[in-house]
Amino acid sequence: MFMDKQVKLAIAPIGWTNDDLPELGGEATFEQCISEMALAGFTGSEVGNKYPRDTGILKKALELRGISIASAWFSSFLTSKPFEDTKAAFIEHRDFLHEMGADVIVVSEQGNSIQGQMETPVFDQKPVFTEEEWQLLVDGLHRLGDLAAEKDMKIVYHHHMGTGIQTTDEIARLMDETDADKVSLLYDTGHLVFSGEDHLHILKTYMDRIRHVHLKDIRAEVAQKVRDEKWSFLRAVKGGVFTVPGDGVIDFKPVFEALSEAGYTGWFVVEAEQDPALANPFEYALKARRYIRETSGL
Ligand SMILES: O=C1C[C@@H](O)[C@H](O)[C@@H](O)C1=O
Ligand SMILES: [Co+2]
Repeated sequence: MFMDKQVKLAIAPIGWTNDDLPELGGEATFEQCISEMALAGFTGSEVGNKYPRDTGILKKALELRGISIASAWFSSFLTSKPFEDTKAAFIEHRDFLHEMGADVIVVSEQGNSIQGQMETPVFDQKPVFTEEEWQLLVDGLHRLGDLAAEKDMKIVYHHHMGTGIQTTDEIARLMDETDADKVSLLYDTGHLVFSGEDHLHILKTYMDRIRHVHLKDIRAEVAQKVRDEKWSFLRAVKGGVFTVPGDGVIDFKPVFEALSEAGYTGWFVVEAEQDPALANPFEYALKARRYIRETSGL
């Protein structure tokens, strides 16, 4: 289905140690995490909270295992703080990723986000941007896109549960109001299906803008509980709403087919945060790797 070298396969460390809930997998070491990634057949990773920030040390540890850095998450606060605050943090993050050889930078607007709150119901209290906040977001993202271009990099916007860019309408407005040369889209299957969006519609509509893909599956019965019992995003994660491709309800075959037909090049990142005490990260990495081979030939 995919041509040779068209797509590279990464896995995020969030299944081993969770960045949003550091107590999940707190005991796992950086070396264990990247060794198991390599052993499971992945050649890329995103950056987690246990990774050394010294690029020399990080490069050596990764090279020994044949792993490259695909990207790393960046929280912007364009709607809630002065642009200069986001700019300074972004430049540091951009330069780190550039040094590590990545060419895309994951950006997610965290102004008014409830994704880090343990008690706030994710479906009832997600933020909705005002007109003024939309303007700040669009202008700020254009400026981050320009800063990324200085290093020949792109920003890829991560739509996310519990944030102002979660639903189909919000993604559509963001795509309509931003310049395609400055702002690309990160396509995360798990967040779309969890939110109740049509993930194939988003894929086909914004295919030209998609430059990074997070492969995340959903346990539908947990997602339903999150709605019915008004759980927060973090409680949903702890409760097992996310899992690896092949272990939940999403059929990834049409996703792979559409991306391959469109000639997508870049990274696929398996990203399945769940409690590592309940879902052994190495076992689940192997499960994901097997499923991707069976459904896409990769
Ligand atoms: O890309 C991601 C990074 C995480 O920190 C986040 O909360 C997760 O759900 C995600 O999709
Ligand atoms: Co993601």
